[in-house]
Order: sequence, then C-alpha cells, then structure tokens
Amino acid sequence: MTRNPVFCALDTTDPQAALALSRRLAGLVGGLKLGLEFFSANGPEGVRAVSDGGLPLFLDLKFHDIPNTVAGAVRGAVRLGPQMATLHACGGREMMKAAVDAAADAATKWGVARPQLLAVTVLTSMSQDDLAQSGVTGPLVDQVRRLAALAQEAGVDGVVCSPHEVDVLRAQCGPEFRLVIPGIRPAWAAANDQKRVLTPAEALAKGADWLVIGRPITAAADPAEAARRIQDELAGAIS
Ligand SMILES: O=c1ccn([C@@H]2O[C@H](COP(=O)(O)O)[C@@H](O)[C@H]2O)c(=O)[nH]1
Repeated sequence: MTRNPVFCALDTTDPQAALALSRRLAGLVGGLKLGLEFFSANGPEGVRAVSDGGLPLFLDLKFHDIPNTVAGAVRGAVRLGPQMATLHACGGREMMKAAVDAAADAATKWGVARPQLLAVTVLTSMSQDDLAQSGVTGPLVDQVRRLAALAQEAGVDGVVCSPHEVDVLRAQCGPEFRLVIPGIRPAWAAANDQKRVLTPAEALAKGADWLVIGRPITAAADPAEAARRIQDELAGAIS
C-alpha cells in the first residue's frame, strides 16, 4: 500500500484520551479526524494539542448555516491547518461557494495550505426510511447524486458519502473529485448506529479516496492492533 487511506475518528470529549490514542496510532493510520464531540468540549486549543503530533488532520465540523456565518466559521477552521474540513451540501450552492471563497482567503491570510472542503451528502447513519421522514421520498442514491452535483458546481473538492454510493459518484464526478467515506466496518466490527456500511477493502475497491473509521479502532480492546488488522486487510485486498 503506497499510502494509508484511513483517518481514525477520535470521538471523545477527553483530550488526554485523544492524545494518547493519536500517539498509539502513529504509523498505523493515515490521519486523525476530530469532530463535533471533541470540538464542543475542547475547542480550537484542544484541536491544536492533539494535531501537534504531525498526523494529517481532518476537521469534521459539518458547517450548515447561512453563507456569511459558514464563511466565518471556515476562516476559523483554516487557522487550525486541517488537510480536510466539512460542511453540509444541503446548505446549498451559495453557502458552499461562500465556504470555498473563505477557505482560499483565509489560507492566504494565515499563510497555511488551503484545506480540501468536503460536502456531506446523506449521513451514513440514515436509511432510505430515515431520509423519507425528512420529506425526501425518492431513492436515497438519487439524493446523494444531486447533492454531489451541487457540491461540485459550487467548487468544493469532494464529498462525504457512504461506501454504497462510491462507485456511482466516482462515475458521475470523475477521478479528481475526492470521495471520503465513513460507514466503514470490518467484518469483525459492530455496525453501531451506522446503516450504510461496507468493509474497508470493499470501499477502497469501489473508488474511495479516504476511509473514516472510528469505533472499530477506538473501542477495540487494543486500538493499535485493530488499526494494524485493518492495514493488513487493505494491503491483502490491494495485492
Ligand atoms: O455521513 C457521515 C458523516 C460523518 N461521519 C463521522 O464519521 C465518524 C464515523 O465513526 P464510526 O465510529 O466509525 O462510526 C464519526 O466521527 C461521524 O461523525 C459519519 O459517520 N457519517
């Protein structure tokens, strides 16, 4: 495997636990993802403390608000130096464009690399029935395709979708559009609240760029061993 495609989601409120995990996983994952649970407890300072270890950071704060507010939030996020950051595609084209412009401006202003912006399509915890409850009654995959098209038009770098939609979006959006995939479950891990899941090897074979894996690693008795097992499974599938 030339690069490790796994970003481990450190979903905890405890900064010491996150830091300890980040150290145990160095060399076994390709990056770390910090999201709403960690950020609402520890803020930007907590993010800096955990991401200082040198692994690439995916800041998954899923912004969704009016364009001006999202632009301001994106500027703050860019200062933290993430490789990737998220917003919700259902915020619309104008909101996503505002985020794209703000990310470029802020990166220039702070002298940091512009993060790749990813638009979340339909959450991997949602089934067809869950989506229908929100009033979207057509096939779930069509909604994912519509939101990905909107995101691409708005100029974001890629989307977050489930492993079930990877091949469809790869064909629709082309090879350069980043597809970042949670809802990843090795055969030996519990699904938890994830409803649209596949194994790491299956998601990669369908065309995923990055895999987001949290509890199968972090809730394992030995997280480093779980990460190593995933790495071995991916290497085996590729060769
Ligand atoms: O559609 C989405 C978008 C984001 N996530 C995030 O990914 C991880 C998955 O963690 P697991 O423990 O592997 O389920 C988590 O941080 C979510 O916030 C997602 O699952 N689905």
